[in-house]
Amino acid sequence: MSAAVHAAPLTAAGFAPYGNVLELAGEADKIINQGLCGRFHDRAALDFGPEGRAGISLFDAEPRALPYRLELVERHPEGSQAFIPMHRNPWLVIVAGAGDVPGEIRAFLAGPGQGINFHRGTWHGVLTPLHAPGMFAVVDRIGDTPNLEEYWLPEPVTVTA
Ligand SMILES: NC(=O)N[C@@H](O)C(=O)O
Ligand code: NI
Repeated sequence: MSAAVHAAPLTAAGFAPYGNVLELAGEADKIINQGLCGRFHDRAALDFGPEGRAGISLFDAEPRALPYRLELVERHPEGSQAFIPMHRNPWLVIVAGAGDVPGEIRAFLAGPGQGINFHRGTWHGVLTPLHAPGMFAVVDRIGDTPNLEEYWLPEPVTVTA
């Protein structure tokens, strides 16, 4: 019987050890564009290291279903990675504690309009939409190195709603 992890609602406070939550919450930092736009300014700690550069890619990911069988987590030791949904469906964010062997696995259910930015080196599950289209903009490091470490869990973990 594999271990089970319950997905909690995604909040900035809960996700803080792992990264930033990108959402239109609270007051805008600045009203711009003749008063017709609120700017929620500089909301992610982007980090691409001395050798990398920022890139924006578009992901078209297959939706998964809950309960979700997690077999692998990964991390990017040389840069941060942001997932910005181009839809308004809930989706799944999975992280694990720091260390060369990942620590506690936690899961969050991102609500409509919520994106995230993983801090450099945060263990995470790969992009996991729960509905089609699984369309996301991804802001992460472009460079000459793989910038990827994978860890296959000794036992799969079941993520539940
Ligand atoms: N490999 C890749 O581009 N994506 C993964 O890093 C991921 O977290 O989905
Ligand atoms: Ni990743």
